[in-house]
Amino acid sequence: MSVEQNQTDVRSLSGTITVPGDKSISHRAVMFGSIAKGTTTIRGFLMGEDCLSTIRCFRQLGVRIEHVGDEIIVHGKGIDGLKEPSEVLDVGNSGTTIRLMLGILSGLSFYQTVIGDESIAKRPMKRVTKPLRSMGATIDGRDEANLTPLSVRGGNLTGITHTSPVASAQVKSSILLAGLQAKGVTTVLEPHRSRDHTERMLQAFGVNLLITETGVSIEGGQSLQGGGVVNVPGDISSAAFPLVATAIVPNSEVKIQNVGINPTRAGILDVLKKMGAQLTVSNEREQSGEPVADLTIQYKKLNATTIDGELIPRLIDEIPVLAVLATQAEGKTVIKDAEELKYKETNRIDTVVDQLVKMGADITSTNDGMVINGPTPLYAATVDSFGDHRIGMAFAIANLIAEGETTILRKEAVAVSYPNFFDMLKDLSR
Ligand SMILES: O=C(O)C1=C[C@@H](OP(=O)(O)O)[C@@H](O)[C@H](O)C1
Ligand SMILES: C=C(OP(=O)(O)O)C(=O)O
Repeated sequence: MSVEQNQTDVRSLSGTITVPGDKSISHRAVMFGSIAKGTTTIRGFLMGEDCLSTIRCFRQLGVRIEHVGDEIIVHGKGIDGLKEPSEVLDVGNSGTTIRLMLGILSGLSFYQTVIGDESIAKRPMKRVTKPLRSMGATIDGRDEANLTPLSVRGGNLTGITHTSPVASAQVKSSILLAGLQAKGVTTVLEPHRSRDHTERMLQAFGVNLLITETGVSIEGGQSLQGGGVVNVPGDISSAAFPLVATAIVPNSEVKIQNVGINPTRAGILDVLKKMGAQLTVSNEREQSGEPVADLTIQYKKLNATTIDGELIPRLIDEIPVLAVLATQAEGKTVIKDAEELKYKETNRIDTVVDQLVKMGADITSTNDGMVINGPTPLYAATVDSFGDHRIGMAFAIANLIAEGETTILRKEAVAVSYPNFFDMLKDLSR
């Protein structure tokens, strides 16, 4: 167990930085490169633990994946080129790896067992295993194939229309990847649009999709054409931490270059603007089919807001640090329609509320979110990430404005998505 002392001497933050590569796009680049025919080069890949788990699993499935200088080179031989692994596939802490990989494995006739860490063992998998079973895959596991370890024997899939009760890109992507290998057409419908990196990247690999307001359809039997380069933009979910830090530490100004601003991910920018933040989006461009820009933010007193409905899937992973932001905004911030937070690496409603209360925040949990009254001063406490990277980072940001010496337990969890997070904070601190 390790600790992080409060940076009590931080008076302001300033500088120009980049953040690590987008986690969602990095996972997909390895997976889609692995099932494509040809060599795919990935630049800006996130060397975080989750994405390294994806590389490890696809190597076990027989794909040659090299790490040369700053690039990841994936030598795909097509989906039929995947081989039965001799060992259990271990996804570590990564929900994206297990759910998307299950979609791929469901079309393959060999036998596999999939496990993850303690957190993965508690996260619901039925949201993908149920539709994948209905397509014809044989999947078993605890609680009717809801919990790991899961055993899979795939093959002979038939297309389905699946209406997902939640807006989840992991569910959508998993079913589309099975649909790629199924007879006929597979359609996924969702209540709000979830992040669309799968659709964008599948199209870049030459797959035809039908995308409508409410969902996506894929015709089975198509193959992916590799041979290209994927330039991964900076992760807006990682940029969220320096963005919020700058917004709440007086006299700060920070520029973050090369951040992905895909509208299905950029809800935090809308919220910051709504709260009155001094935020500039510049140098907008496109990179490997994804919109990218530079973000500049300055400290400014902010107003409370409501975060709900279609905004939620567009900023779901940013809610822990947005809760920290809300403690410093004038008025009552309401976060609702966010029950999905309960099914992440931890129950992020409980972990955020319990730890922020310890630091003196006026915050209460609700069934599908939280209510925060601000502004309130924060005080040092011993807080726990519970092994959840986003919680560890959110509390490191809270520490910047807290009085006294704070300790963050299990801070090393940040390596899941932002390996040099604490160096970044140190570099920006004045
Ligand atoms: O598809 C993805 O890359 C992700 C989708 C989201 O999860 P859900 O699909 O469960 O909403 C998000 O929370 C996760 O960090 C990454
Ligand atoms: C929920 C997250 O990731 P995953 O579902 O891939 O574990 C996250 O990164 O916040």
